[in-house]
Amino acid sequence: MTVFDMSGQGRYRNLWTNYLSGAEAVLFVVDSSDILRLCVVKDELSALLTGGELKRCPIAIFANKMDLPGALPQAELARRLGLTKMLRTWKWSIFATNALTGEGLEEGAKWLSSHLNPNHTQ
Ligand SMILES: Nc1nc2c(ncn2[C@@H]2O[C@H](COP(=O)(O)OP(=O)(O)OP(=O)(O)O)[C@@H](O)[C@H]2O)c(=O)[nH]1
Repeated sequence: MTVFDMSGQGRYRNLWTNYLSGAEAVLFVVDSSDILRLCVVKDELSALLTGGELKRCPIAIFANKMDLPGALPQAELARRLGLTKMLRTWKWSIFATNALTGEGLEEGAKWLSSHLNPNHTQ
């Protein structure tokens, strides 16, 4: 598996499109404690899905920083981002994660790898 870690910083987001056409899966990491920026997250995810470069592939949303006070529970994060509607034609799932302790990461990674298209050849 080849993984590209794309920066979420605004000035680098335009680089995402260079990697989308060959992508077999997306792991989209959200800071679930940063409620003020959720509208930016929603817009960016929507643009990623509707830009035309990404083909249908599994999408795992990591509701990260679950350990921080005020972090939204994953169901609430999904609701605020409108994921059910936005991702209705995609295979997707959401996982509460803590990248510092590793909690939730394996579950999310396993889900993603088990939903990869088995017919893909590089
Ligand atoms: N408390 C907490 N802090 C986290 C967690 N995940 C990452 N961090 C911290 O958040 C900060 C940013 O982490 P990065 O891994 O640099 O974030 P990033 O999104 O990859 O950054 P860019 O690549 O610049 O977009 C660091 O200080 C991490 O230690 C988490 O689950 N909980």
